[in-house]
Formats: sequence, structure tokens, C-alpha cells
Amino acid sequence: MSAIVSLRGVSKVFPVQGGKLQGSKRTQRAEPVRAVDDVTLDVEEGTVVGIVGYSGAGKSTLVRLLNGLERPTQGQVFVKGQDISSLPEGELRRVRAGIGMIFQQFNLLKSRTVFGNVAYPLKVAGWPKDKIKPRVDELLEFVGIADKAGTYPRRLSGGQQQRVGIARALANAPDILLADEATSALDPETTRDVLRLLRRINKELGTTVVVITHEMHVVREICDTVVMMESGRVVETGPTYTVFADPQSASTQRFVSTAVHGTPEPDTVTRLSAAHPGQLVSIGISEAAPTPLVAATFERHGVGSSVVFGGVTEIQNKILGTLTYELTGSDAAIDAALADLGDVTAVERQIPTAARAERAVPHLPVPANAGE
Ligand SMILES: Nc1ncnc2c1ncn2[C@@H]1O[C@H](COP(=O)(O)OP(=O)(O)OP(=O)(O)O)[C@@H](O)[C@H]1O
Repeated sequence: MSAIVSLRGVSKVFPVQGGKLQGSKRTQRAEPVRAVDDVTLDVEEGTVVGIVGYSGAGKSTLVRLLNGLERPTQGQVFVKGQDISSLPEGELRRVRAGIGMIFQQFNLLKSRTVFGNVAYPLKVAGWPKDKIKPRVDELLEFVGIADKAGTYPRRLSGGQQQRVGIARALANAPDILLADEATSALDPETTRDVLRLLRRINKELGTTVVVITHEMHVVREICDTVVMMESGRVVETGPTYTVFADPQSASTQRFVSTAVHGTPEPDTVTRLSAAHPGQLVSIGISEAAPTPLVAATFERHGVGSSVVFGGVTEIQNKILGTLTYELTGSDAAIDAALADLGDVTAVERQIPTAARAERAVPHLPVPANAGE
């Protein structure tokens, strides 16, 4: 694999307008905004990459640097081997023609039909009229809205509008498709359809897709690689499964917890332990510790087990999640089984808060007149 886009030590600093902020008594000098801060990154050709981070992390600025809409203050941006950081505007336009882009609010031309919207970039690129119609028909067919060619955007659902946006972005057969929060305005089912379409574009057309999102389920569904941003910096990057299974930074851990099952909250533990008298233990389920291995370990030690909480999900065709089991059997057998499992995965005993507090209180000698 080779990198289709590379960033080398890229920073983007926005000067503050006017240079000064008015304080109540004194004039304060405001700091310039370091939107992207010394980012070095490779986007491998033919992959789907997710750029993730909270609002203000610098994701949109990073993407605007990728397609030359912003010039770096420092560092270099290479697209297909060419340093675009200092290209004149005319040449940048040519580079941009090879990069499609879709947006959260679709950005369609309201006064043009679906056909007109998709035909637009072809006209701008100087396609002859007789070639435009078959190309637009082919694109609308590909994204599944051939029957809407004569419809105006306002008559379409959000999902259909995004399909038009995708068809338009694909018109000039780009090698790279940038999707900036492209599903954030859509309901969950429509989001799934659009993500499936993006996956298909990647698989069937070989297009490299860069997805900007703050939603980890989007990453979980389609991304091969995750790039986690915080305060303009890349704080973590890696294959999606690795990042989900073993997130390193605190913010990645927070993001991941929104899209994979974790351990129960304290009040849930209290409720579960009232309903289940056995020992409650949460076990990390992964490639290293799939459910059959966990079940076999309990069986080998003569421990009874049933799942009472949690779930598993599939990421890059591999299983990941956390299951909380109620275990029954002798303490020694349970300890031995958990010791075995502890060698391969995360094991956490779940003790209700009240019982925890009780255990923490030292056993004081009971005064002779207690209870009187
Ligand atoms: N043109 C600009 N001028 C000044 N500051 C800017 C400009 N563009 C972005 N910023 C600032 O740079 C930082 C990063 O913004 P950016 O939009 O890249 O973040 P983001 O992660 O995409 O956030 P969001 O998810 O809200 O879009 C923010 O503090 C933002 O206010």
C-alpha cells in the first residue's frame, strides 16, 4: 500500500481578526488559533479513514488542508506525491478536481434538478453535452436515485439529498472522497444506507474515503483506520479494531465507550446483584477472548455462568464487547477460572456500591452492651 495523501509537520494558525481583544480596562492581545498543530499523517490509497474528535479539534481545517482550500502555515501536504502546499491557485484547482467532497448540509443547488446538480461539475469540467447525460444517468443509477432525475432537492428526503451529493462528488471520478460529517443530519437507518454506499464506493471504485465525524458508530461501520484529533493534534491513530479494542488516550477511550458495550454503571450493578445472587464479573470479549473460549474456561473449572448484561459488536469482521456474567460455584473454582481469563483479557468483578462500602469498614469489636 502507498499513501495517496501525506501530511508532514503540518500546522495551520489563524491570526485573530484585528489582532486585539478589548478588555474591560486594558487592551488584551488575543492568541492566534492553532487549528492544526504539527500533524504528520499518511492516508493509504484505497482505504476508508475516519478523522475523529470533538468540536473544535481541527478536523474540518485538516480536511480543508487536504484539498488545498487552506494553505498550511507550516509543513507540507502531498496529494498523490505532489506537494500542494505552495501550488498556484490554477494548479490547485486541477488537484481539487481529483478530490470529491460531501457535506453535512448536502450543499445542493436548490434551483436545479437532481440531474442538473450532478451534471454541474461535468459542465464546469468542460464535458461535451452528449457525454454528460449518460454519465449522470450512470451516477444516479449507482447511488440508487435514477427515478429522481427530474426532481428538485427540496422534494427529497435527507438521505436522497445526500445521495445526490455523493453522485455529484463522484462525477469526475475522483480518487479521493472527503465526507465532512456527511451523515450527521440523517436518522440512524438512513445513516446506515449512506455508510453502506460509501463502503461500496470504496470497494467497487477503489476510491479512498476520508470521513470526518464525531460519531464512533460511523467509524465502527466503515473505517479501516482511525485518526483521533484533539486541540489540533493527532493524539492516536491505528487500525479501527486496535483503536476500539485498546484505546490509549483518555479522549479516545471516551469516544470508544459510546460505540461498544462496556461494564455496567454502579446503579446497574446494584440492580443486577439484587436479581442475581451469584458473583457478577465483566469479561472483555475480543479476538483474544471470544465467547466460546470464555464459556469453555468456566466449564473447565466447573463454574456455572450466564450472561446478565452487555453485548458484543463486530468491527472489521472481528468481535468486540464486554459481557457481564453471573457465576455460580465454589469461590476457589471461580477464582481459578478468572485467573485463567485474566491472562488473556480484562476481567472485572462487579460489586454493588453498598457491599463495597461494607467491605471497606474494618470489623470493629462489638461492645458488650451493643443492641441494648
Ligand atoms: N477561518 C478561521 N479563522 C479563525 N479560526 C478558525 C477558522 N477556522 C477554524 N478556526 C478555529 O480553529 C479551531 C478548529 O476548528 P475546526 O472547524 O477545524 O474544528 P472541527 O474539529 O472541525 O470542529 P467542528 O466539529 O465543530 O466542525 C477552532 O478553534 C476554530 O474556531
